[in-house]
Amino acid sequence: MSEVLLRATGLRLAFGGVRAADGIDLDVMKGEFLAIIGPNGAGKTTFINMTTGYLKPNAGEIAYEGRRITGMSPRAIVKLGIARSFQLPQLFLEHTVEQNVALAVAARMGIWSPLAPLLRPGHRDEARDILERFGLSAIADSRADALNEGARKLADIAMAVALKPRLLLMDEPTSGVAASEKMTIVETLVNVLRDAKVTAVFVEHDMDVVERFADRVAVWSQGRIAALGPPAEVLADPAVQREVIGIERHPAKEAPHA
Ligand SMILES: Nc1ncnc2c1ncn2[C@@H]1O[C@H](COP(=O)(O)OP(=O)(O)OP(=O)(O)O)[C@@H](O)[C@H]1O
Repeated sequence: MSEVLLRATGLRLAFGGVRAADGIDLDVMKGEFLAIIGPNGAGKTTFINMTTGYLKPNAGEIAYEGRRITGMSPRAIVKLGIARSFQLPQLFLEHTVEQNVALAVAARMGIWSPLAPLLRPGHRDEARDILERFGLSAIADSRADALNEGARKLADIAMAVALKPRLLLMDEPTSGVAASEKMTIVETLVNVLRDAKVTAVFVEHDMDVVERFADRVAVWSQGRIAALGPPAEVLADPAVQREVIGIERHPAKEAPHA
């Protein structure tokens, strides 16, 4: 039977006159891969920021494993088992990939420092193991600033996985990744997360990725959830196709004039 891992109830957050969250109710079920889609400015990142402690909602509540986490600090939330990756990877660019992941391992153990010399051999061993799972062993010794976008995204997610989360929120894990490598990268990612029994919520603009990898998809629109369900159902909805998919599949096309 499905179990609720994260429950958001009545989340609201306004920036001046902009309602970035306008009554969000959402249950994330244990073990699922939930995609979030929606046009630019719909409030997708705001939801991730509220869930991970980077923003505090004006109203509403977020519960994780039945415990209220609204208003907790990002670090306290990580400790409870929620990690995130960013739209723009947050790697230490002057460090190697292995050092970056090892720093995340160290952070999990309570050492929060960007100083690689503080790392212990155990941190590095674990980092190497995680990189192997991500298929990144060959670039373990490369500096983060030398990576292409696909490798950078995976390395950023490898850092989040080093925190041993039970819930991982990913903001556009495939943005900027070359179309030719996208599916391979997501496949790797999904395999690692399923093996580690991590529940995932990911913001995604590529409907092929959503169709293939998401168990459910939530459609964000003006701070609200406009539709929620299995991808085959939701993506076939004419309103969703008109308002979201049309925009995202053909971003450069203008609407025809009446
Ligand atoms: N810290 C902030 N201060 C002011 N306005 C903000 C802030 N964060 C978000 N907003 C506004 O809230 C709205 C929702 O933004 P958000 O980044 O959550 O959208 P999004 O769906 O993630 O968009 P995108 O797909 O472009 O990343 C936007 O109008 C944005 O400009």
